Amino acid sequence: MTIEQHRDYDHELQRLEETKTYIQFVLHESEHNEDAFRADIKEAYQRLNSLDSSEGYIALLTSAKFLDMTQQSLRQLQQVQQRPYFCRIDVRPEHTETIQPLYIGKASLFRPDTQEPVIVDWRSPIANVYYEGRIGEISYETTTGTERGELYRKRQYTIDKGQLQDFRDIDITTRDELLQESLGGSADSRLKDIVSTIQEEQNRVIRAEMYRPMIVQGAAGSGKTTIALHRIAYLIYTYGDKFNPDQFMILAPHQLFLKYIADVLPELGVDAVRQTTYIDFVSEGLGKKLNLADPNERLFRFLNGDEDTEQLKFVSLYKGSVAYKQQIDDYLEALTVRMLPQKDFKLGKHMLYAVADLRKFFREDYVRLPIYKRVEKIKKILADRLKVKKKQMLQEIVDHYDHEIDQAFARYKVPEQRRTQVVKLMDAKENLLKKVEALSKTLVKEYMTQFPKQDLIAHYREFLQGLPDESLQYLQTYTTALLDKKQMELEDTPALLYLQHKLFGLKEEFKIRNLVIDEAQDYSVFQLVTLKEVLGTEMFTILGDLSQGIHSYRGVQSWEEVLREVFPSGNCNYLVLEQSYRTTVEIMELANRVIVHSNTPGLVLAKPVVRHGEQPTQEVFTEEQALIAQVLADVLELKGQGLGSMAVIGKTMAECQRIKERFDALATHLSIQVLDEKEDYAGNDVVIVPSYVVKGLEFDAVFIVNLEEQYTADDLDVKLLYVAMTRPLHRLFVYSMAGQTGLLDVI
Ligand SMILES: Nc1ncnc2c1ncn2[C@@H]1O[C@H](COP(=O)(O)OP(=O)(O)OP(=O)(O)O)[C@@H](O)[C@H]1O
Repeated sequence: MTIEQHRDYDHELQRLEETKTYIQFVLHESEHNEDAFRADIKEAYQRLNSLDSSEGYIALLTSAKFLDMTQQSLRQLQQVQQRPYFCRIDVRPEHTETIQPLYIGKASLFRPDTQEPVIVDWRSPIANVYYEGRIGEISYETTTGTERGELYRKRQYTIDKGQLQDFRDIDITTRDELLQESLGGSADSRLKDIVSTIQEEQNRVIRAEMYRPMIVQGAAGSGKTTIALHRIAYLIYTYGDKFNPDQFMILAPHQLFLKYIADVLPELGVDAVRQTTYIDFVSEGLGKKLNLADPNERLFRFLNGDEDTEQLKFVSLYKGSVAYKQQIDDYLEALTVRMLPQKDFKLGKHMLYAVADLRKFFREDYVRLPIYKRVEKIKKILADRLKVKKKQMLQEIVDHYDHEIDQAFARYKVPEQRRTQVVKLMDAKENLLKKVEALSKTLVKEYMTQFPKQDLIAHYREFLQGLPDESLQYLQTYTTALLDKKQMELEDTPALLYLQHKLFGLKEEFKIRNLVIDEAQDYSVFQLVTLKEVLGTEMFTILGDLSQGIHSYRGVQSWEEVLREVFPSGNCNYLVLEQSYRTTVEIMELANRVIVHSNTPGLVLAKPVVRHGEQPTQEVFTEEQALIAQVLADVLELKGQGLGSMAVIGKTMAECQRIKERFDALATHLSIQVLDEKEDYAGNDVVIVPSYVVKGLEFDAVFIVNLEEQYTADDLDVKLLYVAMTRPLHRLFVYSMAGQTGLLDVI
């Protein structure tokens, strides 16, 4: 049966046309005069009365949010003109007789005259039914409690450029064609939104309670990045009255990744969310550009198996540990004791503040402030007290001497005697007043000399110097040597940010309330604890995959550790996503054969959605030029088949440069770019990327090329290879020079 023969075809076609007309009408009206539009909208809507009116209560169910016809929602409406909605649910709320069809899309649109929703936002409470509800009885949460009802139909639409292409009714037994269609498509150089095909387990993450922290262990391609962005859009929509978008922040691994995800939130109608990298965040907090030793250099040393590998791994791991934090806490405690006021604050013999009171300020009243802010506070308290006391004392001196002078006038009858006496008294008064003035000028300053000030790095050095443990000798000399070169490494940043927070307060006052961390497997426990401390919030969504933990020497060792150390209150949600959407069954199976060789704790293998493709190609060459020529031939053939983005993944940057040279030698017309993590992906025909930069990204086809290097059975290599193998959507080629097959031989 063609779609035109469906008995609802005419109705659906008409509904789409009406919706489009209606959107155009609203946009047209708003263009003329935005202010007037808001006032006139009601009347204007009444003129266009072609849609069925229906009960107002539905409007309440779909959320009161759509009443807010803001500029932003108009912009969103503009964006959805070509595809106003992607599904429809037919629901009958409990205790009513009417079955109401609700059309769900990426915007909100309603008719103020009837309160009838024309498009229901995908984030509204009732839209949850589309993602979770089975045909039959349903319930869903609204701000006012649980609503119940019955779901009669879920219908999906394929609408392209405003034209109705297809629609189909779905339930649990129907294969999700829309998902298959979406996954079969081509990878852009950026991430796309997935509102129409969000899966049940993903929906649970997106809509999970905001106030509880959440950790998501998600397999490669399970949609972590996509979900992270959709969750932000959902939270901003749902809690828009409590939080502003600029109180949300997403931390991504590097600039290349940020550019890759940049468009998703604006396309979901969300602006102003802070999207940044961890390093940039730290650098703002410390108020300076960080001179970081290249974190990848560390990785190369491990890959090369340099002789100090074990010591360096220990340093990295230790600097991210709770033990290191504890040592910093001990240092801060000792510093606090050293900084405690040592003496009374006196003006001459007069007590202005007893040392015990000042210590109480330091230890109790202002204990929440950073140490140096406490010092500043004490300075202010002293200055204030001095000001009041000085005034009082000066007055007392004046009163005292004036009284004495009056008496002298009365007592001495001989003018000469009287004059001498009065002059003496006046001089004494003057001198005393001057003395008090002079004393008080420097009094606070002198008192404050007992609080020596050092900058952040000096404190960190002092801390390192004081490390008691013999076993930390290497860490101490290694780090001090870096500091001598005015450098630090990524692993030092939690300590430095934590110290900055506890000693001085951050340079920028972040108003972030809600934090989303992607690729969180690369964060250490100390990093996460520090983020929690400095932002003063637990509203964290932490997404990562331990199987892709290529920085596991410094990152999370297990999620249990994070649960225990970062969220000890025990209220953190923990969810696992096993289903993987990116790649084909054939590619995922090969990748899974690799990752089982890793030491990942509690490894959960990714389960690909049922989408078949060609078997990955594995080939060994004896000539480098022949290998590259084969890649080139494949690229051209794949392009001919309509595949878009393609990546050649080399193990290291040096390998990538070598691959590029081989390509150049072939004088191809293709545009080829070597990408590092600072680069912008300029949509070249082929990009060459090192394996440690490629995590998070995806391409239609991937060539893993081993010219001079190979992936061994070492844990780090296994993970790098796994990350590389899980990047393609459709095709995977593994081309190695003879002798460089390594781990590939055993899978
Ligand atoms: N429900 C869905 N509908 C359609 N596409 C989806 C869905 N979920 C995920 N995808 C697609 O799967 C791919 C992988 O998603 P994403 O990059 O967010 O996964 P990830 O878990 O962050 O992956 P990785 O850890 O491997 O980098 C993307 O192309 C995304 O659009």
